Amino acid sequence: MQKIAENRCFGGRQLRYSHSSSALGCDMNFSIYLPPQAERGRVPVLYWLSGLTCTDENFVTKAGAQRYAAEHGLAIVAPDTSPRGEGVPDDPEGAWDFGLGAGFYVNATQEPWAAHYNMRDYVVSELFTLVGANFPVDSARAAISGHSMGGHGAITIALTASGRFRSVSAFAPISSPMRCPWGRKALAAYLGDEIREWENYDSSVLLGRDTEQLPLLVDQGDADDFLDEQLKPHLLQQAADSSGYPLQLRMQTGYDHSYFFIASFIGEHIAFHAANL
Ligand SMILES: N[C@@H](CCC(=O)N[C@@H](CSC=O)C(=O)NCC(=O)O)C(=O)O
Repeated sequence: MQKIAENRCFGGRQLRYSHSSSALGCDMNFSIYLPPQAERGRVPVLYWLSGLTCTDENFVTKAGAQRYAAEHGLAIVAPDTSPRGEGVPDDPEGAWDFGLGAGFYVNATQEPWAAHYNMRDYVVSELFTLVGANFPVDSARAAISGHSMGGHGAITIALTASGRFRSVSAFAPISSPMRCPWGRKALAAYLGDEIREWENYDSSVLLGRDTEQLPLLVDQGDADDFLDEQLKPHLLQQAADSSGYPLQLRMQTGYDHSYFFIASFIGEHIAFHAANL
């Protein structure tokens, strides 16, 4: 693991590292914010999963999360959104909603994706272990959050990685990838045609099951251009209603899909996680 950037921030440190990933078969970058409290002992940790087209840096530079992380004494880990580098395949047409920057937090089973596109294992196992072993974080007090594709990743991982995370939140998540164009394109290519495989990566299907009921907060802007075609938060609400899952879904008037929306509510999400950790 090699440090590639360090900046003082709200009394703590914003750090960036590069490392060789065995889960993804390539070198990866990730960012980690350590609050001032981490100078004196282990702190709880929030994993942030970004959306389509992002690297680890979008959240770090646009969300304004460090101020709140410092207040609550929370570390924040932000991985990249897909494997990258020489030999890593991309969308044949170079589209931004699949391939590089669009790993969808699944373990791909289909060629040519399976050798590299294992973002679920990367986040849940490899990165989680690496961070726990090398930074002053208490991995027994971990939470997960994300945006759009990353909101889908956060919810599906939290509900299936048993015991790893104590709370989960999302901004404008893709609520049911099986029922939207972004999701169907990615799941078909990464997982093949077997719909049962897709269900394990569908937040609304998982929420409708008899699953562990982790605290779950979702914010969705009602002026989001992707709301009706891609995000469909009503499917998440329907699933929660049918299974009795205590979902807190908040529609936010006038907010779009951008990081201006995330910056407006990230403080509340960090307070929510801090209260559950
Ligand atoms: N084509 C555009 C739009 C892509 C976009 O809106 N990406 C979002 C996530 S969408 C769902 O996963 C994003 O977070 N963009 C990065 C940002 O910093 O805003 C494009 O190429 O940007």
